[in-house]
Amino acid sequence: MIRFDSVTKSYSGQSRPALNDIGVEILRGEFVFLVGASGSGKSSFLRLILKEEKPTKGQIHVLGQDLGKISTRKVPYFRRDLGVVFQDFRLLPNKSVFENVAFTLRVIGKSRGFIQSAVPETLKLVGLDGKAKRMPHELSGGEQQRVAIARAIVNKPQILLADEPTGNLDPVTSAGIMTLLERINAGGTTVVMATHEAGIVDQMRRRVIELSAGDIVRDERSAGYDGQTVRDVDYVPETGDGSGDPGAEVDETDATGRDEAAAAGAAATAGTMSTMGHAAPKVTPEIMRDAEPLYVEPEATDEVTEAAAEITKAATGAIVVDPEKLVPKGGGKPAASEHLTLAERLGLRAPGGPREGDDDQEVGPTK
Ligand SMILES: Nc1ncnc2c1ncn2[C@@H]1O[C@H](COP(=O)(O)OP(=O)(O)OP(=O)(O)O)[C@@H](O)[C@H]1O
Repeated sequence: MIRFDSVTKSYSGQSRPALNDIGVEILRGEFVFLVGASGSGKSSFLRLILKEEKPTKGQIHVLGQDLGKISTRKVPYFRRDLGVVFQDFRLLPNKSVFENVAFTLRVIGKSRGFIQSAVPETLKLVGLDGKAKRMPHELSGGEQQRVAIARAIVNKPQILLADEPTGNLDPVTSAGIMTLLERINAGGTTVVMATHEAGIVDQMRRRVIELSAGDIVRDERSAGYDGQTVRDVDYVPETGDGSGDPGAEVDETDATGRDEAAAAGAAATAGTMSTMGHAAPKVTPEIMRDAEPLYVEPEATDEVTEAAAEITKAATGAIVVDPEKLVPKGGGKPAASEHLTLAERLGLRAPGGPREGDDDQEVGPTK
């Protein structure tokens, strides 16, 4: 689905490459966290997948296509299968929620009818039903990010790239956004997400690719932020005086998730740094566990209900069988015209056995 073969990316004026001879493959349906210190190459990795940057050396294949062979003219077509979400949402400030989500569809020439049904459907999916007319500034940060996610998935992309999508959000909202991305992934979309959020990575236990100064230094399945050793569920930040008071609670504002700055400040004051040089997990395991699902399961439409009714009817109803086809191989009299149930046709029940409506219904396994 995504393959890097010996990829190096050097920017002009930089003494060392942002990515250094990278080789990696991401399969369809995977959920991959890209972790690593600031400047380790995570965003460069995502931009290369999008063909926003060209590799200095090596080859990249995405969705079976060699990106080096896609002409500039065809890049927009290639990107239709990719959705992107950024830390700073990047919504169009003077367009409504509906228009923000519809925008990409209009650009790629989708019909009015398609847009009128796809946009509300996607807004519902991300839990923003009823907010279509709002302007971005009338929404909370989490809601704005959900608009950005709706925009990224409205065209049902095969791959969703997310560059620190929770970076600007409070812990509770971050956890909610993760339930949404998890659900999108469960629907078959491959998700690649760059993050500094140890709490999220530790709790979700997905594939983790760690970059360090442009090298892949770790590629593990079901891993935590710092490797297989996932933080204890009752992780408590150490205190600055080194006492490591086990009774110390995570700052209340962190637990309620409404004051990201205060939480980050508290962690910094506590002097707690992860091995990658970042503050202690903002999104604690408790917050991840209690995350409100933001994804709304689509309701069965009439179409689905009718299709289901047809299937039920076929399974329980009678099928008229041509009597000619019931002539025994060795000759003999053709059987009289007969109705067989689907169960009989499939050999699950002997023809002529008890049927629906018979007084003496079969309830146990057939002999
Ligand atoms: N357009 C650019 N021009 C020059 N150098 C760049 C450019 N983009 C990135 N770099 C450099 O490439 C290296 C990798 O940057 P990149 O943005 O990929 O890292 P990152 O892991 O995403 O960092 P962060 O976590 O801070 O977002 C850094 O040294 C950065 O300064």
